Amino acid sequence: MTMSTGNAPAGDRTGAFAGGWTAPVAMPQDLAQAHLERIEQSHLRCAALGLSRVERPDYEPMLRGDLNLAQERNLRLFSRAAPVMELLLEQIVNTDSMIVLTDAQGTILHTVGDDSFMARANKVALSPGVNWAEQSKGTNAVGTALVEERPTLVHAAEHFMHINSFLTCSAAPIFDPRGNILGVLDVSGDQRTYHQHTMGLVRMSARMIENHWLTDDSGDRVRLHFHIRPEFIGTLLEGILVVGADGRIQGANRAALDLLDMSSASVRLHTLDSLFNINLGVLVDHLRAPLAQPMRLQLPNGRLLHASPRVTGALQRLTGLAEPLPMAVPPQAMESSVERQAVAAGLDERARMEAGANEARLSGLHYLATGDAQIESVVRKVQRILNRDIPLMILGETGTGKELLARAVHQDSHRAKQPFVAVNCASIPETLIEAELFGYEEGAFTGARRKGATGRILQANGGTLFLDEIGDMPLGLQAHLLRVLQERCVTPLGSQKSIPVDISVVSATHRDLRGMIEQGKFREDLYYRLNGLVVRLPALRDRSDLAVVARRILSTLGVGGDLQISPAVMALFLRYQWPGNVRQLATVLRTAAVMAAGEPQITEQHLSDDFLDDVRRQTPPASSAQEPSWLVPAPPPASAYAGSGISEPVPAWGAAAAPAARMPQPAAAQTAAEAPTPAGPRTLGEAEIDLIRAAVEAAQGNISLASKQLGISRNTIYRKLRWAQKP
Ligand SMILES: Nc1ncnc2c1ncn2[C@@H]1O[C@H](COP(=O)(O)OP(=O)(O)OP(=O)(O)O)[C@@H](O)[C@H]1O
Repeated sequence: MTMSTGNAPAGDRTGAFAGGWTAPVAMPQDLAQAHLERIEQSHLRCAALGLSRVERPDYEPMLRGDLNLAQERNLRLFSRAAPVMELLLEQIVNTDSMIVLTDAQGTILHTVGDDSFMARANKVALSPGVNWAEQSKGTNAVGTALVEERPTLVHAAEHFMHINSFLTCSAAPIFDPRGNILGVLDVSGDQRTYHQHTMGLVRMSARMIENHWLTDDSGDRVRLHFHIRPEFIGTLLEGILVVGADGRIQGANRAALDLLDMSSASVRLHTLDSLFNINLGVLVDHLRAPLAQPMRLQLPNGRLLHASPRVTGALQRLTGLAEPLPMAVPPQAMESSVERQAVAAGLDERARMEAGANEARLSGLHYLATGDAQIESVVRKVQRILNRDIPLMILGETGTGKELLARAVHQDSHRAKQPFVAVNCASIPETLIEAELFGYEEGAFTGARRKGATGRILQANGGTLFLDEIGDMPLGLQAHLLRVLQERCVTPLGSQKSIPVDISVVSATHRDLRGMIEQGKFREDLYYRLNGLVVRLPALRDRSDLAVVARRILSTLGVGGDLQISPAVMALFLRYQWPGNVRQLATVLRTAAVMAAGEPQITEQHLSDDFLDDVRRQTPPASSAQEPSWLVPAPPPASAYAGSGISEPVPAWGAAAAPAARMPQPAAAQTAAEAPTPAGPRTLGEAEIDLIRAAVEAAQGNISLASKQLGISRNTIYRKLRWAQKP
């Protein structure tokens, strides 16, 4: 049997098609023809299968246990789809319709929608556990979309089985990055409520699910988010390419295939190099640039694209580049800029919390005590106030580990099983910080999320609230915070009810709060509320345990326990001033570890040029004429590396090779105490330098021995000698 469509009027909006059905009246004419042809093809398939248009099909759902199994197998799909379905539901609420998610075989996994319509749909078994593949239910949006592998509308009498003709259904298949179908998303409703926008919503939602699928994969990958127009990056229209650690393209979303004009299979034959003439290093370098703008890439056909790279998995850990979480809601779908900012701020916070959870593994005060006397003193002080309800204030330059210390305090306290909530007062827009901290009631202000939100203070109930960058809290809010801390109660914005809270408060800042108080920028009363115990974390350049800290960091990077730091690099680290403190050290080590992959030790060639430039700027290389040879630091002896995991000195030690051989031989019995005193008046600092030089000479350039004799750290010796050289 054949059913001719040839002489049917293209897009006849009113009349019957040759097959006896009509296209929805609102469908644009040019689409109607192709649509009706596909419906006809489907009917032909169903007829060929011997399906009946009038008999009741098999409505038997699968057994509960089998459905559970199917849902479990598709858990990843479901967890990516569920929030999107909720969002979609908001758009179609009160339209006599429902949303259906099926697996790749067309078995319904999950439905949400209007109760009354779901009850009607139930009568034709549009419900979980029932299969809606074409061979089972005839022409229908889910089943036909699976066959056609494209978004499909099946409206009213277009359904093969008459019993389904009260439905209008718009379905879109959901693809994985390799182009395999994961399942189908469908909106089904009463055919009288057909709206041409429904299909657009379903397609957009399916793309959102695909993008979630693509972007939440935490393997060792780089993702390129791109578009021909930079302002489209971050929207649903962006292309996303997944690139493996070897530079091969592993997958792409549909927008990427459209933008590149390639099939899923052909894009996977490419590498970053063959597609854009770049390698992974270029992307990672780009990511490191502060406030990096999208980069410009050129396809072999000359087409220009703008791209933002992101890293995931071990690559993220190794490069230290944080992964911005995917937006759960496309920006254009949000109600207001306030809401957009709120969601963005919330996601930032989520990212921080996730990073924090990762760090919790390595925290606890014991983890911080790595041999530096100043740090150990901080740890001892903090241990004394554990569980004493005394607010802790941590001072220190950026990257010195203030948040790590706050987490360690939380972890060692009896609140450890309760939440640790970090709020960065500098990163939340001023307009949102009040709502973020205190929460708000339903409808508290225009643009507020409809259901209201729990503030960060209440989220920390029972646990610890870490107020980072407290010096950046707007003055107006300081009074509100003070009230909460005094009364131990929170009143969400727009609410009359105050809710008791039990929190331990740790605050941190790199600012001079006393100076801010004098300038009227920080409330004195709040300062005294927060500063039960004040501790200051030393800058890394003033710590004596750099080697141990470096080793610890290396051990957390997951690069295997064997990677060592060469003595030359270590000496360079010890001389450097580390303006970004431990955070900077961690970043430098992460990059170096990536570059040194497969090699036994990190050498200078594994350090980024940017860092080496910085080192050179700080410590210009001294010419041998200006600098006595013993000023070139000798590699510390093997014993100095004990426990630090740093490799022993190797003979080729850069510019400082064979320092002992170039050492002037000191008088046999000369000791530091007997060091010659230059003529003329000297400052205390000069005398100290002389003493250090003499001790180093006496130890024949062995800095470790000199440090023991003088009772100061090797770092201090390097630093002081270097300073002494400065004009
Ligand atoms: N002792 C340490 N051992 C290992 N890693 C550390 C140590 N101290 C800090 N870090 C790492 O350095 C980075 C910065 O630490 P943290 O965020 O705690 O610093 P901070 O002082 O709070 O910075 P900021 O003031 O910029 O917020 C983190 O990745 C942290 O894990």
